[in-house]
Amino acid sequence: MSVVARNLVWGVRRRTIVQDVSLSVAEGEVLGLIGPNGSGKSSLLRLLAGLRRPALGRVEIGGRDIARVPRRMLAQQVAFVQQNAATDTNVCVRDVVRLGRTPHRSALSGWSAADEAAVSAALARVDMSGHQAQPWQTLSGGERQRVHIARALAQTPRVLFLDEPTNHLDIHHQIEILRLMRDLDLTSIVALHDLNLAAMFCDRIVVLQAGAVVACGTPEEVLTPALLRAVFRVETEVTPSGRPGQPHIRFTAT
Ligand SMILES: Nc1ncnc2c1ncn2[C@@H]1O[C@H](COP(=O)(O)OP(=O)(O)OP(=O)(O)O)[C@@H](O)[C@H]1O
Repeated sequence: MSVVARNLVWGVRRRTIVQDVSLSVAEGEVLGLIGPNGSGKSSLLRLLAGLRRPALGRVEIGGRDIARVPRRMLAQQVAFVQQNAATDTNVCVRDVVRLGRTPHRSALSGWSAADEAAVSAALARVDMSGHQAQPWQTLSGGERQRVHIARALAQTPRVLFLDEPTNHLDIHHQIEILRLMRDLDLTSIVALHDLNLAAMFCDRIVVLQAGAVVACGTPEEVLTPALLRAVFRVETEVTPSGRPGQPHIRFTAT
């Protein structure tokens, strides 16, 4: 499903946090959101996923204005992996992933074999099947992150929003999770801090600064030394990585 944002504005009290953001993501595309701390990535993701209402503007998913889509229907189509999401209850890993099936169940339908199969498949995709009986509280930070991603996958969404999904993950699992995201047949919008991972796994990148879009394009178009200096205040050398369209960024003098 495509995602289109038209002139989104959102703020708190007198402060505007998301400033007139328009973007569009094609079906099956992976869009990266990058920008300094506090530039509005999480806020924008929440607006796009329908977790917050914009003050102005609108979001269309699959061509429909999400403000007019019933919450339950939206939850069947859209999954959100939050930054540092917590699960407080004393449950096992498999039960956490089962929560992903909630939007697909009605008061009348029981737990089905298809629900159970979606949970098993999601656990396997994040390499956590071996931990399914383990109490959630005893997982490491990286394992928790992978379980939250499994819960989103168990939801079998058409659009996946991920807020810094590689937080807490070792480099092997960072690459595994982003490769999985890229290879899923889904539209994905992902906030990332690691610019080289964004270059490797995103079809296009949007750069946010102070809540506004300052660049949008392929990694090659966007990740230039001039832009990185202006937005992140770092000096870089950007060279071809050997993979077409994926530049490699090396940070130079500090
Ligand atoms: N509910 C809120 N009330 C007040 N300020 C908020 C609220 N939500 C976000 N902000 C502020 O808006 C700005 C953008 O926050 P946001 O979390 O969207 O940025 P971010 O780009 O995701 O940051 P980071 O890279 O640090 O995670 C920050 O200055 C934050 O303090």
